[in-house]
Amino acid sequence: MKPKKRNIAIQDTYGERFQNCWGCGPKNEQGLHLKTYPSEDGETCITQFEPDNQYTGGVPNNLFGGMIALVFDCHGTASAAWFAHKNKGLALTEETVIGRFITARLETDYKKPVPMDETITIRSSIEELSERKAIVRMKMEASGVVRAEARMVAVAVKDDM
Ligand SMILES: CCCCCCCCCCCCCC(=O)SCCNC(=O)CCNC(=O)[C@H](O)C(C)(C)COP(=O)(O)OP(=O)(O)OC[C@H]1O[C@@H](n2cnc3c(N)ncnc32)[C@H](O)[C@@H]1OP(=O)(O)O
Repeated sequence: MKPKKRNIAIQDTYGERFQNCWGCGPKNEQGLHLKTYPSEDGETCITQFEPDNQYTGGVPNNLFGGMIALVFDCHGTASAAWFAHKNKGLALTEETVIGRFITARLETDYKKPVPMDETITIRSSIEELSERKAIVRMKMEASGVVRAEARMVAVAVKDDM
């Protein structure tokens, strides 16, 4: 995977003990290092990447479906953390750990094949937010065409987890 890097990603602010996710943990040497960034107005979050050839699905040059869900998984939980902090007027730093979210439910609609030879973009927005629960909507696009959509229920981890 070749994630497109910008400034500081949301995953970079998780704090060391939460940075080991295989999909997006900066400290996982074998991991994919997916990166999620808030938009300038903070209303959406974005991740972009180019898949390596090994992640092909059954149809040549189409991204494997599990990989599509994986990207939604990591992008959605990072987005949930961002939206929860923004809602409280907090910047996301290692010190403001009011919410580190994990996936409780992930619904994915596979609408069109996802090509592997171009940049893939996922944008997220918040549908519903309460103290511990965030419902995040996501769209995956390539060449301006929506290829997949997802709805995630993310839950903030408790201190004792
Ligand atoms: C050790 C922690 C590490 C954390 C690292 C984070 C950063 C890393 C990021 C990288 C991550 C990458 C991504 C990954 O790899 S995430 C890894 C994959 N996910 C998991 O392993 C999660 C396993 N599940 C659990 O641990 C628990 O079930 C959780 C914590 C999710 C909820 O159990 P908990 O007992 O705490 O919660 P609650 O019962 O009080 O419910 C709270 C609210 O949530 C609602 N709800 C619950 N389940 C569902 C459901 N299935 N559908 C719809 N809604 C659901 C529920 O109705 C309620 O809503 P409301 O009634 O209040 O409206």
